[in-house]
This record gives sequence, structure tokens and C-alpha cells, in this order.
Amino acid sequence: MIIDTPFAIEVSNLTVSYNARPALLDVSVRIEKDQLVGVIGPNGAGKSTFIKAILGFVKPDLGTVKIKGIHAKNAKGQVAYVPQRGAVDWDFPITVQEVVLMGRYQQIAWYNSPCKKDRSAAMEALDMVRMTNFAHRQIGELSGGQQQRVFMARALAQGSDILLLDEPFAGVDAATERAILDVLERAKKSGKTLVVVHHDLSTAAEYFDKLLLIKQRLYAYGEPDIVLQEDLLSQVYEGRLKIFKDVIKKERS
Ligand SMILES: Nc1ncnc2c1ncn2[C@@H]1O[C@H](COP(=O)(O)OP(=O)(O)OP(=O)(O)O)[C@@H](O)[C@H]1O
Repeated sequence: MIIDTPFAIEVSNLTVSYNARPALLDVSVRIEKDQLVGVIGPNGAGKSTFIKAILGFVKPDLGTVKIKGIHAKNAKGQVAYVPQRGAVDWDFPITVQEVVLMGRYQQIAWYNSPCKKDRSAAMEALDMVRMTNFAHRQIGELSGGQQQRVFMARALAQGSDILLLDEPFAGVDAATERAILDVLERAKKSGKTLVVVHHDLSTAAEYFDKLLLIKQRLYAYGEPDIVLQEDLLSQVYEGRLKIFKDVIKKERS
């Protein structure tokens, strides 16, 4: 069933708890299609939980998630996920090409092996992240930034219109950060909606079309100049006054 909606993701009244302690409380937000969205907030704010709840990896106490107008339970395969780099066993003996092909497994019946179409989708995705020359390399032999790009290719090969990424810029150098941003921007131009957990307030306005500011509750969602307001940031980041004052100064200069 195709529903004509401008929204990629609609989250309504979402509450998620771990051991009876709420990580997210009554979060409602509608994310439009074809946007590059940054999810910001301090440590432990519930950013990863927000992503995991959209993916159905954690069960909400309350609330609903819709993907392109359809209840998330019935929209399996519509959303691709790029986990935090630390969540992956990089010593596993597998090549770059095999990892990216794994993105196609939802499309491959259990009794079939990957066909030509699956292989070309995987190669196209590797090309998009500029990693074609590394197709036959073991994943353990890549740098952190290259590993990140391979996992982005795996998500792109899946063919979903919506990609959720958990801290893709964590632990990479400035040049790699640029390369990853370039992939995100190209994916957006090709019609994807990307929701990205991001730690660094100083680059948030430059990198993203919209920001989602979260600390257990949703504090703001919108264009960076609406979200990066001193009063909002002071509520969310409390003692870390200097950091956000510098950010606002940079925003306005
Ligand atoms: N599996 C879990 N079991 C128990 N508590 C958890 C679990 N996962 C997260 N939490 C708690 O839920 C809250 C939100 O965690 P979450 O990882 O979503 O935050 P975050 O904003 O992504 O944090 P960070 O920026 O530090 O990665 C935190 O208090 C965290 O300790």
C-alpha cells in the first residue's frame, strides 16, 4: 500500500523506558521526506534510543511510529540503519563486498544466492561512498572512516529511502568527516531522508537541514537557527554554557 504523505517518519507520543526509567518521554515529531536531519542532545539524552525505537529495536511503553504513512510494524525494510562503529565486530573475516551485499538480503529469497541485480546494487553503493577499489579487502584492514563508509554502502544497497545513522562522525579525522558528509549529501540528493545522531554542536548548523534537540523529551525540531537558541540549549545542556554560547556566536556571524 502506498500512502501519499510528505512525511518520512511520524513519531507520536513515544515513551521508551529501560528498567522502568524513561529514556524518552512523550516525544512527537514529524520528519519530512528528503531532509538531512541531525539528532542532537547531551550524553544519555535518548538519541540512540530514538533511532532504535524507529527501527523497532526497542519496544515503546506508549506511542506509535509511522514510516511513510504506514505503521512501522508493516514497513519492514523501508528503513536502513548504520550502527555505531563500536557496535560491530571488525575482526569478523568478511570482505567489503560481502558486507555491502548483506544489505540486499531482505530482497533475496532464502533459497537463492545474490543475483546480478544484487551485485550491481552493491557495487553502485560502493561507488557512492567512493570505496570501489576496496571491494575485496577484509573489513578489519580498513581505517575507521573507511569502515564507516562501507557500512553506509551496506545501508544504501538495501534500497530504502530512509537511512538512520548513529554517530557516523565519531572518532574520524577532519578529512574523513568531510568525506562522510559528502556521502550524506549525495544520498539526500538521490532522494533519501537521513536521520543522523550527532554530537558536535559546532558543526550541527552547517551539516544539517533540520535539527532535532532531545533530552528525554523533545525540546525543538526545525531549522538550525530555530533550534540553536540560547534558552533552549541552556535548558538542555545546563552547565556547558560556554560551548553553546560559542556556537550561537558562530551561527550569527
Ligand atoms: N539497554 C539499556 N539498558 C538500560 N538503560 C539503557 C539502555 N540503553 C540506554 N539506556 C539508558 O537510557 C538513557 C538514554 O540512552 P541513549 O543511549 O539513548 O542516549 P544517547 O543520547 O544516545 O547517549 P550518548 O550520547 O551518550 O550515546 C541513558 O540514561 C542510558 O543509560
